[in-house]
Amino acid sequence: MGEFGNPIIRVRDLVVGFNEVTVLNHVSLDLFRGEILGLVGGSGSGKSVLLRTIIGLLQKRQGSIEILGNDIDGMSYEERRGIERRCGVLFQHGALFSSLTVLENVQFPMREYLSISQKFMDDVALAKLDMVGLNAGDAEKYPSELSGGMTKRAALARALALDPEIVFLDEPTSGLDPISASEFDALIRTLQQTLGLTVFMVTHDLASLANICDRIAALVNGRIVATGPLEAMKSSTDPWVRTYFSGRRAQRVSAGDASQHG
Ligand SMILES: Nc1ncnc2c1ncn2[C@@H]1O[C@H](COP(=O)(O)OP(=O)(O)OP(=O)(O)O)[C@@H](O)[C@H]1O
Repeated sequence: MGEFGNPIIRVRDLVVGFNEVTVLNHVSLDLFRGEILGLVGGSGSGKSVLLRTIIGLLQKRQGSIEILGNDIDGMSYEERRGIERRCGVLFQHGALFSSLTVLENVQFPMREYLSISQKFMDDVALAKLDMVGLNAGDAEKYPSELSGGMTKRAALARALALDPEIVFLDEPTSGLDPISASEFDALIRTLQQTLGLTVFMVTHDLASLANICDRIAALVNGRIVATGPLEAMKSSTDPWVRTYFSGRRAQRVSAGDASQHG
């Protein structure tokens, strides 16, 4: 799917670091419209740093990032806000505001970016919650009253609040049991297809990579060492990638053993 035309996100020669440490060392990567791209890599390899730099939360040292045809360096404040509105983010661990109800969490981006009535916001937020499988009763709950799966769903509803074109998901199935994780994967796939979303997903989850990702990118030692469909990963020349995708855990996932989820 989607490897045609201009990329919706274009990262070139990106260098990001903290003090003396270089985390991303000349990373180049494309995200094409309509695809689900899974970003994998060892713990601490810089996957979240890449995601956070693309969405503008971290500063880069070198390189360029284009989102929806706009170079982030040349953008005015208004242009940046315009781009932010077209992107939804699900942070690792859900990251809901604990003092707000689920409904208020989903309305948070609406309050920041839209001027619409409370009644309209209530209706839209409830519709978003319905899309992710949560009901009006769940909407009144606080994050501490939710299960792990419900937290992820609420966070996904918040990411969808502004009808984004691109959704960034940072380890969406981490911490979920295998059944909840596959249900969440199915939800992501359904929403991606029905809403025409483009999805950039950081994940360790081999089942998600196998079941819903159109393309995979592997980040090893600060560089993208492989990109392509799952099958191509298995025969990668990079030893980390080959081991990750053709080790015993990977083989059990491709044989359909759901217990290997996560
Ligand atoms: N704000 C920060 N300040 C300093 N170092 C940071 C900061 N954010 C991340 N790092 C460092 O950057 C490296 C990459 O972190 P990152 O969270 O991107 O890893 P990851 O690939 O997402 O790992 P995991 O799979 O375990 O979540 C780590 O060494 C981390 O300590």
